[in-house]
Amino acid sequence: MATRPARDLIGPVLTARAVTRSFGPTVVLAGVDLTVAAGETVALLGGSGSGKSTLLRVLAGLDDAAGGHWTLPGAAAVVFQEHRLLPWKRAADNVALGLAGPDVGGRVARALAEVGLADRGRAWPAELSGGQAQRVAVARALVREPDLLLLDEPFGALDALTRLRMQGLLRRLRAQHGFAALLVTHDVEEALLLADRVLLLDGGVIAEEIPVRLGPAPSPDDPAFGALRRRLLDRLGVPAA
Ligand SMILES: Nc1ncnc2c1ncn2[C@@H]1O[C@H](COP(=O)(O)OP(=O)(O)OP(=O)(O)O)[C@@H](O)[C@H]1O
Repeated sequence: MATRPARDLIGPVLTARAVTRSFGPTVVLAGVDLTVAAGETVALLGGSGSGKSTLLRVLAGLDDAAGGHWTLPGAAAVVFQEHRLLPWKRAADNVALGLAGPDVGGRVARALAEVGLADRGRAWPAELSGGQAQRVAVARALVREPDLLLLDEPFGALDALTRLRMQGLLRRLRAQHGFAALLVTHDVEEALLLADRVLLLDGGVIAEEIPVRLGPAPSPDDPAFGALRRRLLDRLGVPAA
């Protein structure tokens, strides 16, 4: 069994300080500070073009032109809006990609079972629905036993019903595995359904931090949910209907 250092650490799974990123003269990140505690889900909300994906890419180590400091002491895995499966590899081989150590086959099978695809391991990506392909992408992240999941609009390309199912799946997996998550979204409801805290990215900085205290099973019908939704929509400049 692989050792799991970070989940036993008393401390954050992500710390970022003064993160900056510009594209030519355009400053997208102007000094972002954020912290994600072990087991915590933080939603990163912001308008289109506010720099959410840029920040996630920087934190995931996919952009080496950024400034500032950030540390991820444990294992991290990324799920993007597109599943990014290799079309020439079967589902199970996509999940196994880059894995080493004992019993890779067993670990892959367990991860696929956890996302509800126990019998689809031999399928090619082209044979999977959009929701199934995204489940494989979640299994590929899960099998790495992450302390932190970095999620960039992971359900943004799915239909509304599939999206709800995937949100439920993420909550279940989180409860079972205890990973922390940084969830990039522009969907206010998704942020409130999943997150312990919402960070609002605006003007290249975290302009506001909103704790979400809606209990273990938040419902859009709850007046407290409605009040937070309105506050966030106001903040994003969406007028009341
Ligand atoms: N490779 C790049 N080259 C030039 N500009 C870029 C590049 N990547 C991002 N940008 C710019 O940085 C800004 C932030 O983009 P980013 O994709 O991070 O925003 P976002 O908040 O994720 O938006 P959305 O919600 O629409 O996905 C945008 O103005 C975008 O045009």
